[in-house]
Amino acid sequence: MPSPSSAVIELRDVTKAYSEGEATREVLTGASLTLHRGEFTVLLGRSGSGKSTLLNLISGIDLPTRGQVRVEGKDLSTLSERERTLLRRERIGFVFQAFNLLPTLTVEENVRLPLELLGRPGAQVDARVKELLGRVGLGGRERSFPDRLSGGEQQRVAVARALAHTPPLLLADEPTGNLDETTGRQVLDLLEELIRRGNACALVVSHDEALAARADRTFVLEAGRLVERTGRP
Ligand SMILES: Nc1ncnc2c1ncn2[C@@H]1O[C@H](COP(=O)(O)OP(=O)(O)OP(=O)(O)O)[C@@H](O)[C@H]1O
Repeated sequence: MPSPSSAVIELRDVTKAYSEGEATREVLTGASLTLHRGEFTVLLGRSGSGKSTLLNLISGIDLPTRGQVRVEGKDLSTLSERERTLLRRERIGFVFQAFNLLPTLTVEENVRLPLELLGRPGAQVDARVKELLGRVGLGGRERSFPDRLSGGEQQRVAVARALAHTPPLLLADEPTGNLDETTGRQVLDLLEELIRRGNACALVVSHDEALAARADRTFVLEAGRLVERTGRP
C-alpha cells in the first residue's frame, strides 16, 4: 500500500455548485478521491457529469464550494491565485483534447516553453527537449509549425510539452478525442510509458471504456460523486 504522504491528489467531500440565475445547481456533491504517485487513473462519466469541473478544481483554476482539494498535501483554498498559478506551472502537466499547441511557435519552441517559464538553464533545456522529441518520435521535426503536423503528431508534441518538466501530476482531458483509434492508441502508449517512467500520478478523463482496461484504477463520476470501479468490466 502506498503511504498517505505519497498522495498527490486528495479530494475530501468536494461540492461544486454553479449559479443559474436565482438558482444554484450542484455538479459535484461530495466527491472524494486519493491518488498517489505511480498510479495511472482513468475517470469516466457521461457528458455533463462534471469531469472538466473536477479537473479545474484539481488544477486550482477554480475552487470548490465546499470540501477540500489538496495537491501534494497543499490545500488549494489556502493558496493565493498567484501561488495556484505557480503550482500549476511547476507541479502539473496538461494534455487537452484539442492539443492546444501555440501555432506561432515551432515544435521545439512549444516543448521548450514550460522549461523556460520555470527558468531552467539553457543547456539543460536543450538536452531535455532533444531527448523528449526523440522519445515521442519527432526528432527531425523540431522546426515544423504545428499546422504542418498530423493530429497524432501534434498530440505527441503536446505529450512531450506536458511532461518536459517531469511534473508529479499529469492531467489529461480526452487526450484521444480528436484522433482515430490507431493513432489514439499510439498516443496513449506513449503517454503511459512516459508517465510510468517518471513515476507520475496521472488522471485521464475519457469517454472511452477501452482506456479503462489499461488503467491501474478507474473512477466513474455518477450523480456528483466518484465511484471506484473494482475488478475488470
Ligand atoms: N462555469 C460554469 N457555470 C455554470 N455551469 C457550468 C459551468 N461549468 C460547467 N457547468 C455545468 O456543469 C455541468 C458539468 O460540466 P462539465 O464540463 O464539468 O462536464 P463534463 O463531464 O466534462 O462534460 P463533457 O464530457 O461533455 O465535456 C454541466 O451541466 C455544465 O453546463
